[in-house]
Amino acid sequence: MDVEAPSNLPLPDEFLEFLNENGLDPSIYSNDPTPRYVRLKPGCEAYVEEIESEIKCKLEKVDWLPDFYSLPPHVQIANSKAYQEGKIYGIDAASGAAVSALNISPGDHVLDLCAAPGAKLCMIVELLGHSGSVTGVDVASHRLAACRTMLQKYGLGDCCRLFVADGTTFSLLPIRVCSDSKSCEYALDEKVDVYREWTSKRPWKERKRAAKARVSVASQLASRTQDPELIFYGRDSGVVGLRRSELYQNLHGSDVSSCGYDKVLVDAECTHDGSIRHIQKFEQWGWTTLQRRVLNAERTDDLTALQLQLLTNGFSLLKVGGSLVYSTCSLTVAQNENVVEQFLSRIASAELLEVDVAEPWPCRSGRIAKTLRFDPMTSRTSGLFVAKFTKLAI
Ligand SMILES: C[S@@+](CC[C@H](N)C(=O)[O-])C[C@H]1O[C@@H](n2cnc3c(N)ncnc32)[C@H](O)[C@@H]1O
Repeated sequence: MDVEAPSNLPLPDEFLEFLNENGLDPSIYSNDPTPRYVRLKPGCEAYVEEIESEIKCKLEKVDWLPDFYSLPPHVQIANSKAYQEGKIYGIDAASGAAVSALNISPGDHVLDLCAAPGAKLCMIVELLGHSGSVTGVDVASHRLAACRTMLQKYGLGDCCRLFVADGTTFSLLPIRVCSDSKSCEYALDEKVDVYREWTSKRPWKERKRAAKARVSVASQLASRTQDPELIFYGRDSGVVGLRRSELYQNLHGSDVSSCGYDKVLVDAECTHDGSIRHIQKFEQWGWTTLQRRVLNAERTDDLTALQLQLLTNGFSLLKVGGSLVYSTCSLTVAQNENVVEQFLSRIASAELLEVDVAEPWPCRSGRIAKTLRFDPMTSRTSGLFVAKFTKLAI
């Protein structure tokens, strides 16, 4: 068993100051560290005992969240065979709850707008089974590359496509039939290559041909700068066989209501103050770095504007009757309830929904009814805020 030194560090002053400014009680970060959580790949239940004997500790089933197990906080799984073979992966139970709140059903087309490094995206794929699709978007290419590695490692990528793009402007709809809608028809460009099965290593000749095609497409699409960069697509993602012009379609507002995504997750960039493990990483980089890079008030103002934009854009791509979950691993009101309030005041078609599966969850209500807050003391998980919306036909 790999053991990480237990961290009993006192909270740094910079963090305490941030909590104070945001009206957060430091005692929610109890001295007793929260457990580590793993999700067991569905179908691997028979391996639990084998995994326990390998990591030399018991996997405690989380009774309120299917397929989740808790471990003592100091146990590391990264070197275990079970992890390397993709039978388990680390994901906090609160994060799992945010995905569960989406009520993913087989066949859904799901958009994950801040997808990297991808633990929630992997869970979404597993819940879909072998139908539907997942479109993962993240602005950070290195983080999204890590997500691609994870999908490949767990053999989960078949129905996924990943785009490096700004989630505040991303506007590609899921690939699916819109045969009855005239606006979904488009001219095929015979000069442009179709997407073949994705591979990380393409023969030189093919890469050269693709680069040439890209240049010619780039000149055709000169007016559309900064198309999302497709960095991965699975064989059942709908991309194979498409031409570039077919993939890069932005549909008009009225089409979104019927052709949009069934489910959208906006797990927005935030100050991560709900995760004490994340905060304590700054011990090695210095607490002033934490203050400068994460907690400073100016950055928080920018963040709340970004969060509102991500939520608004994610919602614009949701079909009528679909569900969107907004989550952050911050516990500040500014990044959660205030964002929700502003969003609801601007978007008449948005309705806040009760998270129906949340009844047994060990969390509290947020400051707005129907929103939820996980915190280390109440939930024994990392801190997380969750709000769920649907789109009304108006
Ligand atoms: C809380 S993390 C997401 C964690 C992820 N959902 C998971 O489960 O692993 C927030 C992510 O938002 C991304 N991000 C920040 N600004 C963005 C933007 N404008 N558009 C899309 N992604 C953005 C960051 O790169 C980061 O990966």
